[in-house]
Amino acid sequence: MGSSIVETVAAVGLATRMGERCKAYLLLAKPRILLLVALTGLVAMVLEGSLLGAPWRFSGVLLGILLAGAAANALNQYWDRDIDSVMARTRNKRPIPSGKISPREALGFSLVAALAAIWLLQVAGGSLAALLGLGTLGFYVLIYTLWLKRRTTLNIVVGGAAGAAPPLIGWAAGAGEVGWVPALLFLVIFLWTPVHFWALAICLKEEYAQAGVPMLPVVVGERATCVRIAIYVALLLPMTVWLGFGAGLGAVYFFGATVLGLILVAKVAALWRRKDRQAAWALFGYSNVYLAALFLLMLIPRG
Ligand code: HEM
Ligand SMILES: CC(C)=CCC/C(C)=C/CC/C(C)=C/COP(=O)(O)OP(=O)(O)O
Repeated sequence: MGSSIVETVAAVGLATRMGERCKAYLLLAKPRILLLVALTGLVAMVLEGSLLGAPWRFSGVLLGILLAGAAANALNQYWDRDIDSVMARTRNKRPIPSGKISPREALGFSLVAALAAIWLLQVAGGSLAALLGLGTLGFYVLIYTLWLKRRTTLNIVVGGAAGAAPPLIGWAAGAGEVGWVPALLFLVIFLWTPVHFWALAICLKEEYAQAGVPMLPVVVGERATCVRIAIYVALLLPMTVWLGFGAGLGAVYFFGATVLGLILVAKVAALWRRKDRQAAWALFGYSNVYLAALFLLMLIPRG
């Protein structure tokens, strides 16, 4: 009797520890970011259409994009573990600075995820999709994380290209080439990224300054950052209209994109007027809703 209680307690303890390890590896991948990243790749595959009749290939490409993003985020956290341990936002939440995962384990996870991703993209999506996935991974880690992030205020503008790449990968997996429609999907995300991140960077200005990261608000201040955000919104909204025509989307998309865009303008105007953290945080939060809703609208069949 006694030994079975001890065994049960030990088994529960082991299961708990394993659960905590799995959660730590999940956090290494930044899952909520990956969900939106994967949605953009999924929409590109649906718009392209070839893989709709091949569910296994469709799922393989989607999993490949998720794993590539997970590898990218894990490598980003591996290289950024020094600044992540300085910033309050990441010090206790991120698995490496909080000690839940060792840098060596994070590196191992990244390499396994990257190899699995490229293999899946090759088998399910073909060579161009695999090459684009590998290139995006390399660009995000080498160009953004290792080079630009700690050197220039243009870090996220250029680095944003990585986050905008999944639609290129999804489209290439079906079509075997990249055309105007995925290029427009790429540009919409590319122009959205500075709005998304600079709003957050206004909230985290002191933390980035303390970590020595030259994010735009740290170098030019909130007002000038707000002007740049407005410029990118002014470029983004016409791009969403151009995409609608380029992809042959229906009236529901145009109506929805207009409403979403007007709310975005209102959030930027509120930030310009109030110039406080609350308005910046509201704009950052809405930026994710905006992109998710915009891409979901693209899935609505043309009436
Ligand atoms: C260079 C480009 C980007 C930068 C610098 C950036 C930066 C960030 C940062 C710092 C956060 C807060 C994350 C945290 O505190 O753990 C965040 C959150 C988020 N990002 Fe981005 N991001 C970029 C591109 C993207 C892209 C391309 C997407 C999706 C298509 C995306 C989707 C999200 C989502 C959904 C969240 C909220 C996650 C949560 O609530 O935990 N981001 N981003
Ligand atoms: C297919 C493929 C490889 C896709 C990659 C897409 C991807 C992982 C985009 C994420 C962009 C992002 C959240 C950057 C934040 O890095 P950060 O270091 O500025 O954020 P942090 O300060 O929160 O660490």
